[in-house]
Amino acid sequence: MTSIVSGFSKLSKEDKINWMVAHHFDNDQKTINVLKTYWNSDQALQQLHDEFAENTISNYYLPFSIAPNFLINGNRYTIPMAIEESSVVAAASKAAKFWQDRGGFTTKVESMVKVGQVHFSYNGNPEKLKTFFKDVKSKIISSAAHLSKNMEKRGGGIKDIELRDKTSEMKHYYQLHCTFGTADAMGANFINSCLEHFAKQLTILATNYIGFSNEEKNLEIIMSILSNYVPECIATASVSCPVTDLPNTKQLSATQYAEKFIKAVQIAKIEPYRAVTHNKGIMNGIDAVVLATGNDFRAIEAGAHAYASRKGSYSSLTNATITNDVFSFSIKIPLALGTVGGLTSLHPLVKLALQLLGNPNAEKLMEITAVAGLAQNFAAINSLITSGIQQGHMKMHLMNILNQLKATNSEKKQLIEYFKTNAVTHSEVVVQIEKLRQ
Ligand SMILES: CC(C)(COP(=O)([O-])OP(=O)([O-])OC[C@H]1O[C@@H](n2cnc3c(N)ncnc32)[C@H](O)[C@@H]1OP(=O)([O-])[O-])[C@@H](O)C(=O)NCCC(=O)NCCSC(=O)C[C@@](C)(O)CC(=O)[O-]
Ligand SMILES: NC(=O)C1=CN([C@@H]2O[C@H](COP(=O)(O)OP(=O)(O)OC[C@H]3O[C@@H](n4cnc5c(N)ncnc54)[C@H](O)[C@@H]3O)[C@@H](O)[C@H]2O)C=CC1
Repeated sequence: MTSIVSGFSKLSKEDKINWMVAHHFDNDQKTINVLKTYWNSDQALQQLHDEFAENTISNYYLPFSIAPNFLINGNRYTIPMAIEESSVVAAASKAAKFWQDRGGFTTKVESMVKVGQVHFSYNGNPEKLKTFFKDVKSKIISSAAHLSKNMEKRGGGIKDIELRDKTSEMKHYYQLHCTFGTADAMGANFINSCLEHFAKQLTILATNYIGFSNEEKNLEIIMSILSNYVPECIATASVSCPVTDLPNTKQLSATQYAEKFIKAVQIAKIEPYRAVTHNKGIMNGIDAVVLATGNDFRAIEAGAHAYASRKGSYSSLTNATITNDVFSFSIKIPLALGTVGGLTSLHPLVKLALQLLGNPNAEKLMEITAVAGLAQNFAAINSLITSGIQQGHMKMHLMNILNQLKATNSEKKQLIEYFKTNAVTHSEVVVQIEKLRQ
């Protein structure tokens, strides 16, 4: 077992690598070579990446892809996607191509309200706390003016603070439930600064409140933090077309296709086992755009799945209907995204991704990202209800299998040709490559 290392964070990058190689790789120098292969030859750029996080020893590449042909509210977009999974970008591109001839995507941001909470314990008379809060609420808000004045100039700022009594769920537990506008920032740092300030003010004001007993004055701040559950920071995207414009094949008429599609979405609405996979498919598109644009995908993931459970059971984030022979497919998803702050002005590829999208504001980026999720879900369901998922996915995954088998360029060429008309499975690729190598 590796012994405990103290002061590791203070070591140089080289020494961190040497320590790791000595303790985990039997001093194998090949490990160092692998790490160095991924270093950037531009030292300033490498240092920038090293400084994004802590204890950095190399870079971890993800493919940076683009999906063209998105028509969104009448404008054309090429969407940047950072994702490792094969077939996701192809699926998004295919859906974009399909819908561009049918009016494209329509989007809207319903609201952009963010949330943060000061969680505290108060052991005393609830009515006195309510009266105290009424008395001090405006003082708490105005005391943070130095933090919020610039955000207000951008159209955001502190929207409201509510006192919430949570004592039925936990003894003595109350919250300041606070809402914010954060303009083009995701807002974590603005919100957390405001919350920590509110918490300090709450403590001071309580200590000096003459209506409280000594015990009541002594309320305890437990923590102050933004919430990644943002059910009022919502983007919607939709597509629609006459049922007759949907895919029409020998196996499935356009009407049968529409009805089967709706059943597939309905199953995801009522059956959590299916809903999780259905939404995972949506997140294939969402996460790829969120990563490419330097946003916090953990925050988006956590918020989206909480929203999918808001009615008490985990359910689909998309909806499909047929009304008067018109098929409609839509998504409604919380997306607290930023186009300033975080990595957005630091990471050169993030800057490029935002430039590719025409340097959108946060609202526009929310719309584009929702579209990527809807497109992805459309492509997946289209495959699931027709050919099945494996045909297209394995077609794209073929290159990974060939690389695992260390196929030469000539072998790749021959096998890509062969698998244009034959089903791809891992074992069949092995059989065919062995045939070529005999
Ligand atoms: C994979 C496809 C697109 C093939 O679909 P296809 O019809 O065989 O493709 P095609 O070769 O006829 O090309 C049609 C268009 O697809 C795109 N396309 C096609 N190939 C490429 C490529 N190599 N690179 C870039 N784009 C590509 C591209 O837009 C192309 O147009 P073109 O560029 O030729 O004018 C289709 O089968 C598909 O959409 N499948 C769904 C794939 C999918 O959802 N993958 C996600 C991984 S599986 C998963 O994680 C989630 C899931 C599925 O479980 C979720 C759920 O259950 O709901
Ligand atoms: N629970 C969570 O989700 C947490 C996330 N984070 C991280 O915080 C980062 C995002 O925080 P932010 O506060 O968004 O970033 P940030 O603090 O880097 O930048 C946002 C700041 O940019 C300034 N700004 C300039 N122009 C603006 C405009 N047009 N609109 C809005 N603000 C403008 C404002 O001062 C604003 O506070 C992400 O890296 C995220 O991973 C940090 C803590 C917790």
